[in-house]
Amino acid sequence: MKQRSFYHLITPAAMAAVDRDAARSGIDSFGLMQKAGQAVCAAALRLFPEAVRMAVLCGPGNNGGDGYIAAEALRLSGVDVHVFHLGDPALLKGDASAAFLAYRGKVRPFAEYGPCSGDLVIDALFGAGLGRVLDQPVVEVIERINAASVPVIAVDLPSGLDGLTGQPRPVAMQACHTVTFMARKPGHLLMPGRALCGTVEVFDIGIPGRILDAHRGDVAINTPGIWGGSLPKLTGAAYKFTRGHLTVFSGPMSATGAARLSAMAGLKAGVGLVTLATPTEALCVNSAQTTAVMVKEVDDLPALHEYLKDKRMSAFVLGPGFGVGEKARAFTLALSDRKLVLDADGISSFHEKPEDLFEHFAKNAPTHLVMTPHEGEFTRLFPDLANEPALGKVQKALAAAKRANAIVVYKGADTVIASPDGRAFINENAPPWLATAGSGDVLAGIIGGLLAQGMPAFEAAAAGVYMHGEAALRVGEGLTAEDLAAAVRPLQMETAF
Ligand SMILES: NC(=O)C1=CN([C@@H]2O[C@H](COP(=O)(O)OP(=O)(O)OC[C@H]3O[C@@H](n4cnc5c(N)ncnc54)[C@H](OP(=O)(O)O)[C@@H]3O)[C@@H](O)[C@H]2O)[C@@H](O)CC1
Ligand SMILES: Nc1ncnc2c1ncn2[C@@H]1O[C@H](COP(=O)(O)OP(=O)(O)O)[C@@H](O)[C@H]1O
Ligand SMILES: [K+]
Repeated sequence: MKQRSFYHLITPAAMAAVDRDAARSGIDSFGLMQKAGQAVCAAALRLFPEAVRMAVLCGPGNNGGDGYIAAEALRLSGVDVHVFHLGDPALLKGDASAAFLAYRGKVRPFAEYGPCSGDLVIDALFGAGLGRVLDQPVVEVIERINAASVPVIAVDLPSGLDGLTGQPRPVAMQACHTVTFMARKPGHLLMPGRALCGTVEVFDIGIPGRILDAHRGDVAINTPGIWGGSLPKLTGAAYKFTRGHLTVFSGPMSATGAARLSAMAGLKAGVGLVTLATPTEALCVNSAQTTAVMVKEVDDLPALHEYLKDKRMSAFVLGPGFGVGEKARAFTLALSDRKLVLDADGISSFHEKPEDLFEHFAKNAPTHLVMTPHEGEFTRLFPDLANEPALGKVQKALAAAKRANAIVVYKGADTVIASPDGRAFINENAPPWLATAGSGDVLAGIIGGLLAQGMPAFEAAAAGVYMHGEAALRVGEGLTAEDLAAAVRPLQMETAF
């Protein structure tokens, strides 16, 4: 089923196609530019009524065109507007040229702009059409503006920011507010782009939804509206065994806490039973610190095979605190036909020969392996992808997912959830106080809990990341991983749509 377009992100290339198709279908493209420029003017007046002067920096394309429209609207509102143009305005084409001609104030060359106290900068240098790295003179002016800390409203994207990858090329304007049109682009959500945009306002300039839908890709914002229908359903006839059985593998005596965090989070995510599979040496410590979570000794591979004979064991989490090495590799490979969340040490154990992991999981269709690497773990398993500067986080996660035949949850402030089939979500509900030891263990447990309840792997991973963010928001700043695990709750269907 096709999803509703407003969850989808539009890449800069797709936006250019949208623009073209809108013009082909008879929509007045200059009218679109006028609405865009007027929205920028409205934002400036609304957010910075106290600005002493407004400096509008206009580039050589349609982003600059939006700037000229905004400048004229501001001038008519009585604002002290100063327009600075990059390049020769005589070379402007089409709508941008018309917008320039419609501006009745004075313009000055870009090089003459110097930030002054009381300025508001309207950044209309480059938007979706940024096609290469910025020239040095532009880099220098952007650095000067950023250093001066004058407020900046960006038109569509902060100039220098790549709308596809969220990376600066090589620097980008630091905006406090960005006005974009019709839909956000991946670069508005991915770091550091998200931080460079400030608040993002999506303004509807009137392009019909059918044209946007025709060009939307497979990258969307991670929202319940997309996967809410796959969430586990709790009926009155439920019994604990109908709600799945999650197994979390514990590490040795000195490293058991991480697995217990995962186990508790799995239980709180709604799974019927959770067993902590523990080495005998850690049996006492695990037994002493668990109540609803059950404990079972599983020391070695033969013991694991014996344990796996019980087919009611519906999903597994391996990695948190487990220890890196041969045991982790052997256990992981023994689970290749089961639903598995591979996290932390489970991932790092394949550092030297990632192909061993990939080969064992290659045949599963659809995949039931979810890997949850943070930046360091991702780099250990996919060094070539991690170090490829031309790729953004979404492209890296997608390439890794394809290579590993796994759902890849590439964690961070801008966690990306990618599937081997080419779909990807970018998460945006996670607060920064999740950056604390053990919060990743909680995430692995939530995803394991959803897998155990029968959710397909991609949806389970996406819903798990979202529920993790929601739990962190419920706890608030000062959160510890224990608080986080305790705050996990199944997502209610009423809030899912
Ligand atoms: N989508 C829509 O429906 C609507 C879109 N609208 C607006 O249009 C914007 C997109 O406009 P756009 O395509 O003209 O691109 P834009 O960002 O102005 O840059 C292109 C220019 O910059 C140049 N250039 C590129 N990189 C460079 C570099 N590093 N250093 C130097 N130069 C560089 C490039 O030169 P060229 O590569 O051709 O040599 C070209 O001249 C979009 O962001 C939104 O604001 C609205 O009007 C409402 C309707
Ligand atoms: N600045 C941040 N903003 C939002 N979420 C974050 C931030 N930093 C980390 N996170 C999230 O916190 C979790 C940390 O996981 P991880 O790095 O594995 O930590 P640990 O190994 O200590 O459990 C991940 O889900 C990650 O996405
Ligand atoms: K811009």
